[in-house]
Amino acid sequence: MPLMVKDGKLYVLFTVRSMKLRRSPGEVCFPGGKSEPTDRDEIATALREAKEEVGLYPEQVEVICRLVPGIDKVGSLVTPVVGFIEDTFQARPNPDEVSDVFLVPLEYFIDPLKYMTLPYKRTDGVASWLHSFVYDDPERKTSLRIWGLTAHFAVFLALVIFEKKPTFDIQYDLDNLISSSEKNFMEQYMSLYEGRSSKL
Ligand SMILES: CCCCCC(=O)SCCNC(=O)CCNC(=O)[C@H](O)C(C)(C)COP(=O)(O)OP(=O)(O)OC[C@H]1O[C@@H](n2cnc3c(N)ncnc32)[C@H](O)[C@@H]1OP(=O)(O)O
Repeated sequence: MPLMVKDGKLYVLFTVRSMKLRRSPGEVCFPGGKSEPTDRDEIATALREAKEEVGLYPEQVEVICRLVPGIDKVGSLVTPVVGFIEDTFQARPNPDEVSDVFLVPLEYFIDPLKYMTLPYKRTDGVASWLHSFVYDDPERKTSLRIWGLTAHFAVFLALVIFEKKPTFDIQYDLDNLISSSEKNFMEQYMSLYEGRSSKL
């Protein structure tokens, strides 16, 4: 999750996935991907993928932290890695994987203009819901839909940084943000694991 301070405001960088990709074509996500055996840890995976996808070199990133993992629609564990990048960074999207790169003010994930929730059946079968934001980019005159796992991580990072109550409902206890997000994650992880073992 690349963060940038531009004109005194905090922005987060997203990518639009290429239509050529088998998985989630055209959807908005963060630079990232599957770990390789040669990656030392999730930070190494994130840095390698950011270089491959948008031409961001590890020396251009100041890694800050990892966040609580999420589980995607096929049950894969996804660990967000947060890092600062310079405001001079010029993305060079790899067209095989990324069709566009754009910035959104992080505060948009606390106080959005266009927001809705979508019903969602989790991998473990539990009925749940997802955040869905539409961001109208004033400079480029385009609209982008940021939803699902990507929106989940953007909201969580905005809550950690701004410590403000958002204008929409969240599934966290704001007074115990980290522990409540860990609890949510563990419940989902256990439920998925138990679901799988029960089929044996
Ligand atoms: C809250 C839960 C909501 C769930 C629903 C949604 O979010 S849908 C909402 C909107 N969409 C999103 O938010 C996008 C979410 N997806 C992502 O952010 C990204 O897919 C990702 C960072 C998790 C992974 O990036 P990429 O798919 O570019 O990764 P990469 O090119 O390395 O993928 C190569 C192969 O490895 C798989 N792969 C990727 N990450 C993996 C992981 N953590 N564990 C296991 N497998 C993984 C890919 O599916 C792909 O399989 P194949 O070769 O078999 O294809």
